[in-house]
Amino acid sequence: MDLNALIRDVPDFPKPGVLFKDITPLLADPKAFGYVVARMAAHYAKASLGAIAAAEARGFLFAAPLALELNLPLVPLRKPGKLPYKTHSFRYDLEYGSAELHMHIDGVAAGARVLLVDDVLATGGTMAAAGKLIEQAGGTVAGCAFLIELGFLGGRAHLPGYEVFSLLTY
Ligand SMILES: O=P(O)(O)OC[C@H]1O[C@H](OP(=O)(O)OP(=O)(O)O)[C@H](O)[C@@H]1O
Ligand SMILES: Nc1ncnc2[nH]cnc12
Repeated sequence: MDLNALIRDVPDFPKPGVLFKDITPLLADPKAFGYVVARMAAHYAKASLGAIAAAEARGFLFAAPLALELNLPLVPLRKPGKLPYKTHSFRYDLEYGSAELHMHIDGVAAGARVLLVDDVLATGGTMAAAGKLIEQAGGTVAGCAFLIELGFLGGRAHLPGYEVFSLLTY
């Protein structure tokens, strides 16, 4: 399956100097989308996971079908002002700005092994913040799964001690 052909490069989005990896062609191809979810599910099938967590918005696109495939609870990590109940929060930097992620305080059970899922690993700021949220709640990060890793941005270095799985590396 040639996933590369379904990732569109958009230069200078959302800021000059950023080469944006647009996944919408892949999302529009059900065979390719299903293949990505199946590859992630196969990688974590025996990982004894307790939940899957993902940051909005693009992380949800992969985490939701994966949670259904692996029959696991899905935990949304959201930007400020979106979750209605009490939250833990964490501020972080990303390739083109800064942001804050929130998780409901009862989102993850103490001791749960949580898989974090996202479309892109760039600087690693988003995933590192997601990991902190899981750990604040008493869970552990069992792995971090991505469709795309932008290796030249060194995001893995911000995820020390976490298992990192990516289907495509640039
Ligand atoms: O490794 P990082 O430098 O943190 O960058 C990766 C993050 O950036 C993108 O999300 P973005 O915050 O642009 O939000 P979106 O999913 O709502 O488009 C992407 O979906 C990842 O979550
Ligand atoms: N270059 C990039 N392309 C797509 N999503 C991103 N998130 C952070 N950096 C990105």
